[in-house]
Amino acid sequence: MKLQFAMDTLTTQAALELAAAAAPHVDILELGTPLIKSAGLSAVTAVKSAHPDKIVFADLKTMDAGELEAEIAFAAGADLVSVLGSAGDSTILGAVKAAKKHGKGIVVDLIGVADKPARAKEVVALGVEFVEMHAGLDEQAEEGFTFSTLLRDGEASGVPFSVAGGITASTIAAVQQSGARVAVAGGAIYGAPDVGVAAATLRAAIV
Ligand SMILES: O=C([C@H](O)CO)[C@H](O)[C@H](O)COP(=O)(O)O
Repeated sequence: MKLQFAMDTLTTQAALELAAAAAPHVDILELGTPLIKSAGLSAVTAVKSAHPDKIVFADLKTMDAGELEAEIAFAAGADLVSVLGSAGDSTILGAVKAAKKHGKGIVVDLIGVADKPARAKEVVALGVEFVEMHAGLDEQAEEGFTFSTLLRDGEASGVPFSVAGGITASTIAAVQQSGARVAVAGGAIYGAPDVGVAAATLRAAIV
């Protein structure tokens, strides 16, 4: 299972500092949606330039103009781009077209999708790399949120999937046991007193 670090910060400089600390321990460096909205795609270019050996994920959460938005992110240096599963198939197909042109990949984020397993099957048939079983920051704070639902949906989907939604050192083993290809951790790393130690601890929990 790969480890993805979601850098939900707001400046390119902060992202470069987070990436430098965590890079030895993670496989994928994600530029979070707030970062891209705040700093722009130049942040993608900066992170990829600093870490050419890492998979760089631009968490665009594209909802429309799939080919155009994916194109500009790949041109900026991204290796993976996210499109929302609640977007139309034409948006996802457009992003996949851009990905194929660049030899890169699309990840479909199932945040907010009611029947995640069903949509997962649909979008993998459209040519995406994998889907993300995802509970966003606001959903995590809602009463009644249960992390285990993400794992259950991933297992039920029968397609390649990642999991994102408040993953910590105490839950990452269950993510691996669910069959996830990628575990995504944001706050558990960037919110820790020592980013490198936090990333290394999560890595050590992956067997
Ligand atoms: O995608 C995310 C969220 O929508 C904010 O952009 C986070 O990167 C994702 O949830 C992983 O972060 P944590 O939940 O803090 O692990």
